[in-house]
Amino acid sequence: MEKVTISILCGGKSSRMQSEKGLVLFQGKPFIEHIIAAALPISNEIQLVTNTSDYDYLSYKKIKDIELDKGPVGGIYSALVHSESEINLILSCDIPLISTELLSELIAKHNTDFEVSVFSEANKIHPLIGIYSKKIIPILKKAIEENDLKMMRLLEKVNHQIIEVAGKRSKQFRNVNSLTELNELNAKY
Ligand SMILES: Nc1nc2c(ncn2[C@@H]2O[C@H](COP(=O)(O)OP(=O)(O)OP(=O)(O)O)[C@@H](O)[C@H]2O)c(=O)[nH]1
Ligand SMILES: [Mg+2]
Repeated sequence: MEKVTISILCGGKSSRMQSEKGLVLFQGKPFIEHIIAAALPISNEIQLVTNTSDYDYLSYKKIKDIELDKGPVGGIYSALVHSESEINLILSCDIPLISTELLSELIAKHNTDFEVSVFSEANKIHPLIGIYSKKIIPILKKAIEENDLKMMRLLEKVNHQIIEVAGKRSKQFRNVNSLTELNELNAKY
């Protein structure tokens, strides 16, 4: 299989969580470590896109945003510029239920006719569990220059496929933004 670089976006403001989102605990373990555990069987080429030293305790490569405060679009831009792989798995840092199985399925279903492949469930698109080609770097750069930073707008501009997942596996897409949501998650699992 072609080499895949996995980039985990850890660069937001965590304003709803009010503490570094990738480091809050699920089942006693930081979110970021759950995501790394799911990602590692796919590729050990892992880079964390972060602008702080909070993740320095992890031995994986860290890269910074090239343009600060540009949201996930800025994070993906930096991830792709720093990647040596054509195929890139981009993940947010707030999806602790994600599994290797689902990520492998995304990679298996990605087809190089597309520049981006993302999951959806019940017609809700999850752009931060996706495969992104290095080919879209100029589109990201332009979006940043124009401050056109919505992920859904980015998808409109690239040749993408949406892979629908149904049934109980879709719980893996659950993203946790606030302390209330975190407490709900820890109470449930
Ligand atoms: N590298 C990078 N990642 C980002 C940036 N903004 C958001 N992200 C990441 O994108 C993912 C989804 O973003 P949000 O859920 O909005 O996270 P957030 O912005 O930290 O949290 P809120 O302040 O509550 O919106 C998370 O993994 C964030 O870490 C950014 O400017 N740079
Ligand atoms: Mg945000």
